[in-house]
Amino acid sequence: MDKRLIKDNIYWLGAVDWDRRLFDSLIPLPDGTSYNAYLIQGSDKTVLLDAVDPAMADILLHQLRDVATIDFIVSHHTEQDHSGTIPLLLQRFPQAKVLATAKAKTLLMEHLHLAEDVIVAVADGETLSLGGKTLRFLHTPWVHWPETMVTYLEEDRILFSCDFFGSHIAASDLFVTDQGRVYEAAKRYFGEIMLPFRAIIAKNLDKLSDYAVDMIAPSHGQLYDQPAWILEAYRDWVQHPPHNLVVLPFVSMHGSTRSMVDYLTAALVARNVRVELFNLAVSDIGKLAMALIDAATIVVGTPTVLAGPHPLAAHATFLANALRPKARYLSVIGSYGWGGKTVETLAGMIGNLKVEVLDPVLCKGMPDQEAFAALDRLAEAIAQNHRANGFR
Ligand SMILES: Cc1cc2nc3c(=O)[nH]c(=O)nc-3n(C[C@H](O)[C@H](O)[C@H](O)COP(=O)(O)O)c2cc1C
Repeated sequence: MDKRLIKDNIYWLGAVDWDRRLFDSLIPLPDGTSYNAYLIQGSDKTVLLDAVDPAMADILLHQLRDVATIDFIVSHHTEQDHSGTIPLLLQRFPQAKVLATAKAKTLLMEHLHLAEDVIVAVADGETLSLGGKTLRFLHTPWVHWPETMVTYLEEDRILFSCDFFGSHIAASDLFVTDQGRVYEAAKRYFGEIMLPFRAIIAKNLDKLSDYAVDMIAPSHGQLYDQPAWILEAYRDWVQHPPHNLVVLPFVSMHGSTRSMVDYLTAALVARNVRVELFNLAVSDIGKLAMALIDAATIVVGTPTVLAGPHPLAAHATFLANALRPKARYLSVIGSYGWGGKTVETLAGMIGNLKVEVLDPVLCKGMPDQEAFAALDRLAEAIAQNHRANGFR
């Protein structure tokens, strides 16, 4: 795809990665992704905002074939899918200066071995006039690295947000056409990488609310020409209370834990609590991350394996702990053969979670009436807690 005009003298450049199925060697990408860069030509100066993943550098360089000069390359975020092509760009445009936050300057020198004098640190709120186009740099730390910033183009009221509001979608449509699809992809993106930084993202949203934004141009996925809904979605994800939802990641080798999971699910649904099940042997971990954004309660279902939780349950618990979701309650259910330390091991893995641990339900072999009665008690405790907190 060649570069595309967004507005007068403002272009989308970049690469659509239709084939990519995994990000960060962890995160499934069911819809591929894109690496968006933007070219802004003022009457005096020309700026490139971000770049592309180095694997697709050729595409960006081809799109720039007719561009005689780039004065500045703005690096919003040092992660290599946006910055990794900057060394090549500097070979092609040796007079260009890289603009970044002071923290990013250090990171760019460390990650890409850029020379110190090539990078100019910009202050929070600093402006740069390109001639008829004014860029304002706004520091937005922890979206999702410590050095991140965004750029607001004042005359056109466009926010170039880098990973903020991004979504992994490969598409030929430049702008959002299917809001439901992009909501899902943006939520997945938020769950996977932004969720741990909710508090500081809320502050960054407050900061951005001082600016009238007609368009958001992120570094992954489609552009928002009606940005109100994605701003509101972010408010919900970062600030609103959790929903009346139990997220239940589980594993079962021979069906005992599965039968406990099914029983608990039915008991919760009968008490008007929503449940999302994730069989970890087959689940997309990104879907689990999305559900964790809303969950009020997490219940881990695991058999005992080699004296502890099944490794897949340990992996999901480790991830949930790292993502620091809003959940307020947690419990463990599962079957064992003779004994072990499943609950103790999992309890030692959730130090980041501000949860009350509800009585676990473990049973030997297939669940019996006693186990089902304990699961009923757990369902009742969850439903009562959700009601008492007004979770909806
Ligand atoms: C590889 C393997 C290791 C196991 N290790 C333990 C163990 O250390 N302690 C224990 O109590 N049971 C252990 N078990 C037995 C299972 O916990 C038991 O069969 C349980 O009922 C399986 O639940 P499921 O049907 O949900 O898979 C082990 C089973 C397997 C297959």
